[in-house]
Amino acid sequence: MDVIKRVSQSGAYTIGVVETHTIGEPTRIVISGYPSLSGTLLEQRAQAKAQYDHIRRRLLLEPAGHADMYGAILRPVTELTTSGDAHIGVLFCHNEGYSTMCGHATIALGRFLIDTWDESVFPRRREIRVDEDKSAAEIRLHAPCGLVVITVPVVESGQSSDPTRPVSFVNLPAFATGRDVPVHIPQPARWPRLGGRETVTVDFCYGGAFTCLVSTEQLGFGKNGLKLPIDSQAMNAATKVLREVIQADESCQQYVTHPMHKELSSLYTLIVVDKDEGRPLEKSTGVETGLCYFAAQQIDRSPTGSAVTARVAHAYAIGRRHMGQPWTYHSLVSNSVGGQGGFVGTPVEEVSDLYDTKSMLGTPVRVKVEGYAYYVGSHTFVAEKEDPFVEGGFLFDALTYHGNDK
Ligand SMILES: O=C(O)[C@H]1NCC[C@@H]1O
Repeated sequence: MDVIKRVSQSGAYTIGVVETHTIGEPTRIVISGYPSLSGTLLEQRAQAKAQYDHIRRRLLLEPAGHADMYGAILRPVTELTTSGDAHIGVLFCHNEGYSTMCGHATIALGRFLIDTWDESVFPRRREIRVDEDKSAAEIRLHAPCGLVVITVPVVESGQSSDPTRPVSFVNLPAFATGRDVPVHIPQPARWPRLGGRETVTVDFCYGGAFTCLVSTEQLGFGKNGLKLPIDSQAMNAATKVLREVIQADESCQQYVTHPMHKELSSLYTLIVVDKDEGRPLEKSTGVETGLCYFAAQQIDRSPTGSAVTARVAHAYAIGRRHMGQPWTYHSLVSNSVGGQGGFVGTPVEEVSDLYDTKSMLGTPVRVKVEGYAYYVGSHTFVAEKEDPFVEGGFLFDALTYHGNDK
């Protein structure tokens, strides 16, 4: 530690982080050293992108991180913290840029924001009240997509979080925008598993960020659902082409356009799913598995909280889910390496008066998502000016695989 202290005293920039994982998906929570940002949360996000992106690249990419690392930059002052609606704000970041919502990081932040008493990290920590009945505390988090309410189980009268019970959050109103939408694949030869097919049928939904759901069968991986082993190179190539086609195809934009906010209008995640539509609706609960690709083909180890929100809203909109009916979502990754319990997603309230619902199937709903997160450690990162990667790292995957299939 003495060495790192000396290096930082000699002018290297220094960033402090706490490391967590949520069912296997990491969150590098930035707690010190990030430059100050100003304006609304979305303006701060734009500033982080324009002026300080080297810090994201330095923290998340190699050699300090890796292609599947994820980050959360705490923002104590935002328009919602100033008005008192939120306790704290956050910017989420990944291997390509900055997202609008992240469920796995929200669950991890729930624990961390209860456990930290450092006012330079969380100035409003002392305002967090404990509901003695539920032995839980509520934190209002300002995410780029809006206000997310986190419920954190606590012990010692709220002094610290309880890792034996799940953290939950209730997301912004979520909705479905498309069911069985045919997407035209202009060069099917780039995607051998299609076997010459020119159309792939997908669903679209929103849970703080837009997600596209595609079945293994539509992707060309057979009718047996999502099971290991998979041909990961072929699945990576297929999902990459599909995401690029959707992003470029004018006719798909209506499915990823938010009714109120331009900044929230783009496709974020693509989830390879086992469809549940054949299952009986009256079942009290059920389980699904998915595999999430996002950003520069990053793979979420967790079941993806924003997409679980969106998937519940989609199931509700098409009449496959009742209000209050819990459903468990696993990630193919964490489920196969002993991840604990998946995320449980439950529609908890219809919201009909908030949005112009023309572009939606059915009624928007608020969804509760529950899951577990754990601490992994903490780091002090330094970047020396002599380091060739001082301005940010690299993605080895991008140099090898992603570069070659164009
Ligand atoms: O849980 C989530 O919502 C996210 N995990 C990584 C990608 C998404 O932001």
